[in-house]
Amino acid sequence: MSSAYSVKECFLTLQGEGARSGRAAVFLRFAGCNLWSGREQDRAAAVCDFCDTDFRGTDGPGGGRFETAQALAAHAAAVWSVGAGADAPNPAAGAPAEGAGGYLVCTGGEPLLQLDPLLIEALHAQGFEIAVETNGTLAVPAGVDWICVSPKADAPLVQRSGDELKLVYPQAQAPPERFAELDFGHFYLQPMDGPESAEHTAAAVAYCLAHPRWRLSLQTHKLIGIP
Ligand SMILES: C[S@@+](CC[C@H](N)C(=O)[O-])C[C@H]1O[C@@H](n2cnc3c(N)ncnc32)[C@H](O)[C@@H]1O
Ligand SMILES: Nc1nc2[nH]cc(C(=O)O)c2c(=O)[nH]1
Ligand code: SF4
Ligand SMILES: [Mg+2]
Repeated sequence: MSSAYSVKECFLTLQGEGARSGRAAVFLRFAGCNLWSGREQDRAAAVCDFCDTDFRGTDGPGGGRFETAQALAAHAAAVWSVGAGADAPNPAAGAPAEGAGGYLVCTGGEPLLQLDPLLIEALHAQGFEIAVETNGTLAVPAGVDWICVSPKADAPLVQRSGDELKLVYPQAQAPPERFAELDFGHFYLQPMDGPESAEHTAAAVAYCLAHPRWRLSLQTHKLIGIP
């Protein structure tokens, strides 16, 4: 069976957000999203209008079009082994004993438009523990090891369970109370970046103080100037 994957970029960095922030990871950023075209002229009318990411095309560092799951998984393993791979495998970190033993975060764009069982199998065969960052409009396929859902106010929430729920805050039509009883291990508010990021951060701090179930997720990679 043939499949093809469009990847904007693929790079090694530290997870900057949420429960696993600070952890070395290969970021596999798929091209394309179902809630915004990625074109600035379409932003105002998009279902998701605050996106901080360029996910159009395949021209970023480590990006490209990959004809098979095996080719893409091998590419990601090479990205891991150039940097963090020096110490791998690392079973103590929860990675499988065989293969590269790396940690890989599928993001985008919306990664669930492309992440399929063939690719999950190929990434596991390379020894990766697989995380996903998703807007929650599509069900996460079986085999993903860490699920982070970031709901968007005007989009249906299909994936209602996972490891962490990371709500960009504030969104007028998506108060945290809408999500607090869903089946997640961690609940984070992430201040919406943009011209009013200072006000959004203050509001998120105030909400977390008043509702201790929620914790603050800062985009730490932006604070220290890494990708
Ligand atoms: C670019 S998205 C890609 C993955 C997926 N489409 C999603 O929305 O979860 C990665 C993460 O960045 C968050 N994000 C996007 N724009 C943001 C902004 N302006 N401020 C804070 N977080 C933002 C998303 O909510 C998501 O948690
Ligand atoms: N360092 C870093 N951490 C991240 N966590 C989630 C990100 C994303 O864009 O999905 C992201 C990102 O773009 N960079
Ligand atoms: S759903 Fe995710 S990738 Fe798509 S526009 Fe929103 S934040 Fe960006
Ligand atoms: Mg990002």
